[in-house]
Amino acid sequence: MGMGLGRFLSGRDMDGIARTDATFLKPGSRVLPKTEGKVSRAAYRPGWQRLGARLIILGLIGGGSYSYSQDPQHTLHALEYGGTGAAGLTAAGAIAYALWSKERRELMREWVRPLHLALAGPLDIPEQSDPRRYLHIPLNFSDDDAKIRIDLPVDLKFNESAVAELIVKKLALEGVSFSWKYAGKAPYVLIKKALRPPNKLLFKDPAVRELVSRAPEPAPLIGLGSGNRTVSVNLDDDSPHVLVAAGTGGGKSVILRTIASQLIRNGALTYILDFKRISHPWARGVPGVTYCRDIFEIHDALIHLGAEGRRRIGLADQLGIDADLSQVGPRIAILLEEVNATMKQLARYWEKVRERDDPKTSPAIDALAEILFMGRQVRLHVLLVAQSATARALGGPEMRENFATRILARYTQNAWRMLAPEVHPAPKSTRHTGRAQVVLGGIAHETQVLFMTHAEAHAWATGSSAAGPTVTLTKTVPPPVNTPAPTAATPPGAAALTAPPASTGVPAQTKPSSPVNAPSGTVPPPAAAPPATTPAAAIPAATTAAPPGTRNPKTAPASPTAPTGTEPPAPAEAPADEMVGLRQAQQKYLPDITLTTLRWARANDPDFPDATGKRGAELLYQASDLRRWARNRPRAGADKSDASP
Ligand SMILES: Nc1ncnc2c1ncn2[C@@H]1O[C@H](COP(=O)(O)OP(=O)(O)OP(=O)(O)O)[C@@H](O)[C@H]1O
Repeated sequence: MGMGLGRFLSGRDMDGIARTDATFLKPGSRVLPKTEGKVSRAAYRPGWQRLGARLIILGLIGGGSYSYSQDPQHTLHALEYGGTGAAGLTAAGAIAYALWSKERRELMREWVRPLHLALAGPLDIPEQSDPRRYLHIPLNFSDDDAKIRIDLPVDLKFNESAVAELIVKKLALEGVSFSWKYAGKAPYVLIKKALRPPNKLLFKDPAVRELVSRAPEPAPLIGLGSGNRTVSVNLDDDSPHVLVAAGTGGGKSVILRTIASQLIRNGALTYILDFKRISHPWARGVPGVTYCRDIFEIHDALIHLGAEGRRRIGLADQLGIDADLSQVGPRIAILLEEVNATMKQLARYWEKVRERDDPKTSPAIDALAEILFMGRQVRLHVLLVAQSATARALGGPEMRENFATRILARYTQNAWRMLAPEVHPAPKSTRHTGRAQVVLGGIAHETQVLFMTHAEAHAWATGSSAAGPTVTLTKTVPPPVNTPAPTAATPPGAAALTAPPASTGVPAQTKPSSPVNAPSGTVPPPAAAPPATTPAAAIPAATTAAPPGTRNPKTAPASPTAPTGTEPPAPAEAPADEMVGLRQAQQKYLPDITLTTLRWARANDPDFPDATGKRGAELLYQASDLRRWARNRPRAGADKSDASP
């Protein structure tokens, strides 16, 4: 009896067994040797806390019993209502706690417990010990300024380098330093990032621009890793295709424009397959870029590119293995935005247009698979974006294998396991803006991704950024006769046509006089060249497939204005070859756009179609071109924020 009272008052376990090294005043940090079975969390609490809890419970029971003896009816009522209220509150609290502690539970499951299991032996800590008692790992432990503390046994009987190696491996750390503090009765080790990537990497910094300009042609710079090591992907050596997977706002578009603008500057042709329509405003008016927004355009482009790939394979075969890769044709980058949604749309589109004898699978999806399997010799490079690149979205797990380079940001552990299973354990994702893991050859490199604004990417791609970082995306064609020059008052839509933030000292970016998709110097004069949106003219030698924009009744609907969910309603069909003046086009085909806006766009929008003829002093345009432009023109508010961080 006396012993029981002693245990009660000292806050020890009532069976008299000491399970942890907790004392009356100090909490426990580990389970005592030879302890058997599960150890409750209460066993780590200092004795005074346990005593306090016991006294409160006793008080409640005693108070309840006394009250019942005085007025049983009233006490039962109070218990009934109070109990219901308390149960409700407890349930709500439990739900809130479960949500709040979700990340913490993941931290325990994925990192803390595995590390504990690895360290228990080397540090001679019983496995039943609660790892939280000596592994102090913050939720954001992969952030640059995070500190990890691990309490060490006082006897210091462990192998320092073996313990350090286990910590680095189990927490997937890179470039960290260890500070061992052995003095006193509470030794510990502190782990911090020593070699970290730069906090940000902005193209406007002249040193960064210099770095970009020095990047070799096939290896655009992605960013800088720890210790300022350059991280780039060599499309000729490392991997011809790149997969970018990130949660929303994780920097997918920034990564693509950074890589693509460098490739374009070095002469690559680029197809942007963007079902979202507005992901890459920087590419408007960039020579060599074909921007496909409608699903039929994306469908045609993929089929065309598949055929081009086959042609190049044949050519490479004829040229032999020692041939210079560039002989097969210019490098072609294919930016495929939001693969999950695009694949679904392509399949649905094919379902609609295919005829009875056609294969069931979309030939565009087949063509993509084919391109992904083609080697680096054909110089077709898919830069593919996915929020969560499931194997199904990519057309099977084997498709994923074609991306030797994978860039992951704001990923979940599951996404990592799916996309980079060869790197284990997965480094913990950080919310640091612009920070990504670039997985190359089975190694993950933490990288601060190079940030280019839309205007900087545009200027770099067009080869004109030597003069400064910002440009205004306006074209400076003289207004035709009868057309009033654009006034200071900005017509509707004008805001979106100007790349923010426009600043001084930079020449206005002029629209090339040739069709936008053809590399400069290789294009016939506008009068002879149909202003279609294909760079086919720039791809050497004949291709067997119809280029995108050339409608094939078998593979696409007769009208290039097939309605999609995002299109404005079509007032009237424009025959492909009808030539109209602006006023007539506005009245007949584009009633939603004012004549002033059309004239303003003609003077300022680099994507406005070129005139294809003249009637007296009036410039004439192909009606179908104007309608295509109207569908794709930027609208105020459509652009994503582009401010330098
Ligand atoms: N490397 C970077 N450096 C600095 N800031 C960046 C970087 N990458 C992204 N950001 C910031 O994050 C924002 C979102 O980036 P981005 O639009 O590329 O993300 P996203 O993944 O394409 O978004 P969404 O899922 O909406 O398509 C950018 O506007 C920019 O402010």
